Amino acid sequence: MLLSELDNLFAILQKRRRVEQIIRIQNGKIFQNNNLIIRDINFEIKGDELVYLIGKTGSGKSSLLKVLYGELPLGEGSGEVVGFDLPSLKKKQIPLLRRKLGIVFQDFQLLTDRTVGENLLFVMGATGWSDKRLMEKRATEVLQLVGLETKINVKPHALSGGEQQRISIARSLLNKPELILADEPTGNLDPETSEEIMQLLIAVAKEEKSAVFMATHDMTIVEKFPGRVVRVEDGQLKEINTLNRFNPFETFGI
Ligand SMILES: Nc1ncnc2c1ncn2[C@@H]1O[C@H](COP(=O)(O)OP(=O)(O)OP(=O)(O)O)[C@@H](O)[C@H]1O
Repeated sequence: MLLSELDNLFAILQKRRRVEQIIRIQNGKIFQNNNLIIRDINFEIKGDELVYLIGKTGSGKSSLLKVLYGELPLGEGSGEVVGFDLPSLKKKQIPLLRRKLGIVFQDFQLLTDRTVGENLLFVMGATGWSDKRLMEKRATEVLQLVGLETKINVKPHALSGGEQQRISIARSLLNKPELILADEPTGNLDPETSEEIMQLLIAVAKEEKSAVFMATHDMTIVEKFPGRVVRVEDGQLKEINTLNRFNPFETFGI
């Protein structure tokens, strides 16, 4: 092979590698109210990974997720999320960033005065959708993905916690996100429902080709649905190598 061909091949491989990296942070620091919460953040997530973020309460897991969805600035260092440069992220770019992300919270954060369908249409309206017919089609599709299409006209209070979380997963999928950020998504659920929600999250992420970065305290879930694990410990982000790193999508055959 000629040297120029090798150069070309190398350039193609480099480009592919960049495309695959959905999160990349180098020498990052995160502050809350001028207090340094996490330092030395050096990590990457690729487009097909399930990565858990663990750490003691108050260690900074939510703060890191907030940086990734543009709620909190990256204090120092360089970083990119789904193609957006974090240090130079402008306020007006945040809705564009969020259009490429799905976000799932512990407390579901559904609008209580609207039906499930209205909740979904509201988010679509706020993220740039305008064609009513396409909006309704996508709302139905995501409800089918989570198996709750019959609940479209129901208000959240008439749903169980597990069902509400399924709706919030459906909501996170509306814009076909490259990355789902989940902050303790099973934190308000009993163990059995937590497992169902994890099965669902992994299955829909595979179906929609989304990576998942999920903060959790629940080590039972981490062991049962193995993925990569990073831990916030002593103000630093550390990769844990002792847990299994095989692909949960393959392991569970879903
Ligand atoms: N809005 C805020 N203003 C000031 N300090 C904050 C703010 N939010 C969080 N903090 C502080 O930042 C630190 C990290 O909080 P964070 O919520 O990121 O931790 P966490 O690991 O997600 O905790 P938990 O597991 O309890 O949810 C804590 O000391 C917290 O008190």
